[in-house]
Amino acid sequence: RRPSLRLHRRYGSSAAPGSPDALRRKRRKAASGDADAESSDEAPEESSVGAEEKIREEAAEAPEGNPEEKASGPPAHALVLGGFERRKAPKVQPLLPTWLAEPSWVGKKVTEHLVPIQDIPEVHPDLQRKLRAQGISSYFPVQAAVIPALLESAAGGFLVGRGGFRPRDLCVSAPTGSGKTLAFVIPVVQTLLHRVVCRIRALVVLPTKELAQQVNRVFNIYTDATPLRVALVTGQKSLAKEQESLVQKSADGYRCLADIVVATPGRLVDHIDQTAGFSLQQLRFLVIDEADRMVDSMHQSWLPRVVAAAFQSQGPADPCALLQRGPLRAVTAASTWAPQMPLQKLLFSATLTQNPEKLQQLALHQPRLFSAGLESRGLEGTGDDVAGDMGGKYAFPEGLAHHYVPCSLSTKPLAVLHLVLTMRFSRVLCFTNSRENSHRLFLLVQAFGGVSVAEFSSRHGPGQRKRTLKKFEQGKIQLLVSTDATARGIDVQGVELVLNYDAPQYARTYVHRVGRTARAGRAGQAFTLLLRVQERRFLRMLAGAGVLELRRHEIPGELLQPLVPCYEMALAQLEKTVREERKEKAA
Ligand SMILES: Nc1ncnc2c1ncn2[C@@H]1O[C@H](COP(=O)(O)OP(=O)(O)OP(=O)(O)O)[C@@H](O)[C@H]1O
Repeated sequence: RRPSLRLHRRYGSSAAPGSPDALRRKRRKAASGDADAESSDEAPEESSVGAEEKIREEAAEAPEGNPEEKASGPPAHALVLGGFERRKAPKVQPLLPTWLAEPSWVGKKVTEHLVPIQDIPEVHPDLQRKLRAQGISSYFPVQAAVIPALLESAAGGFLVGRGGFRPRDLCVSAPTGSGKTLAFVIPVVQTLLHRVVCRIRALVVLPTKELAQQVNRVFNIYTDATPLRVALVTGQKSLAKEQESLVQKSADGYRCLADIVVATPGRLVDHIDQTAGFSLQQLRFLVIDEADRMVDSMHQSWLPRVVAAAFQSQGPADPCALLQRGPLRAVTAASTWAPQMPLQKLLFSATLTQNPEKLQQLALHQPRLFSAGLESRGLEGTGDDVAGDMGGKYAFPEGLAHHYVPCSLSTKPLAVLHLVLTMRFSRVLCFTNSRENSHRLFLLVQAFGGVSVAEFSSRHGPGQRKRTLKKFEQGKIQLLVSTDATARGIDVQGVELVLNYDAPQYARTYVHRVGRTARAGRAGQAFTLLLRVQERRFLRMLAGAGVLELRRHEIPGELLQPLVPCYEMALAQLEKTVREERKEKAA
């Protein structure tokens, strides 16, 4: 109302508002289109608001019999321009499908809400024994929720869904190190335990070779002493060698050699294309681990290839064939009369996307979400992350302490050396944003001496990377400098400190990097080195991600000073090494 009041006042200086004199003058000005008639020191929008109101008043005051007068006023519902002053826009709340908005909540604290193994009697006694042999006496909350749900969906055996219906697909979002791997390994192994013919019935897809090896190891533990066979297809071995572990040529065609296949997407597609006898037609479980990352790699179109291979019909449909698989159709009374072998998708991640558009690419069937940790905070958020991803809110392991260290470019390597040498962490995983940065930091620390250091990046082949990880696990390497290749899923016992030498760009990356420590209820520290210009954005990003306590850890210059002479020598050595490497490369 303020602008119009001001206008009234100005008009009032020569004639009383609403007086016939004033009205006449106003009409004259409007007719001549005299823009200057409005005072130049008024904001245009303010003037227009005042004028608008004035004209409306005039229209109201005009004698009824004069249609021209009436027509000059805008209709009551006309859009009145103005009020452009800065105002905080109301936050747009995500409107999610019910299954995403109302998940089954799972406790996020792995030290609480433990469920003793004997309290879930549905799990096969042999598997219970194996769990105990692995030192596991209770299920973590996510396992206690997901294992019974999965076993129930396969209660009628793996060949047909309950009541002939397709089982619901499952999505699981739980913090890093909360035991998601066993949440799918146990029910998959148990469901397939009594299979008669060997066919590929479970396919687990993971983003990296190292992660696939790790999951393969877990499957091997729980399928040991069962007829089930597990094959790993990641490209670590030659295609021919992998083919030998998948199929065998026999007199009447091909014999399948694996019940469970653990794969990376690229190599999986290679086998779909090139391995004769590689059939996914009996696939019952499709497990997508690190699902948000795998959704991002959908441009490789590996999922449509898998689904096409799973629903490929062999020749004309045989009406007598039991449980044959046809193309996916809407569920209708007619479509359910002939039961189909179901294909159930299981998605797992610590940062599962809540972006319905991304999830739609997975064509989930009546999905059900198990989620940990967001219950009390709601879904709103302001992460700088990919829009829509969990609203920027993530659950972190309870034993994880977050710190940041203000640094300058020149003191960053010194800060690393200080943290590793002075604070004496025995196993440190240090992340950089590129393989060049990883390599240089590795060379620098190596030249400095006093720390057993190694690097992990795509500079090295899979064999070398495997050896490095093994040494790190065995405690032979104190500092592992790595790119984000080890940020996801890698489970190395006893990592005490995660060090972000380069600050991660996304909250999601931060969640996975720092999740390499404080696993399975243990304690861990995360330190991020920050330049002054990065501080504001980083702090905002972490607040949006749900980090409740982020401590500032100053390293006083006096503590770094004793390292400087040796550091300068190491820098000179680094320069020399880099020059030699360049020469070698050029040669
Ligand atoms: N019930 C349990 N009791 C004790 N330890 C467990 C239990 N379940 C899993 N673990 C251990 O916890 C560690 C983390 O498990 P896992 O790798 O499955 O975590 P995750 O949730 O998949 O983590 P990420 O999101 O980082 O991949 C592993 O070393 C595993 O052996």
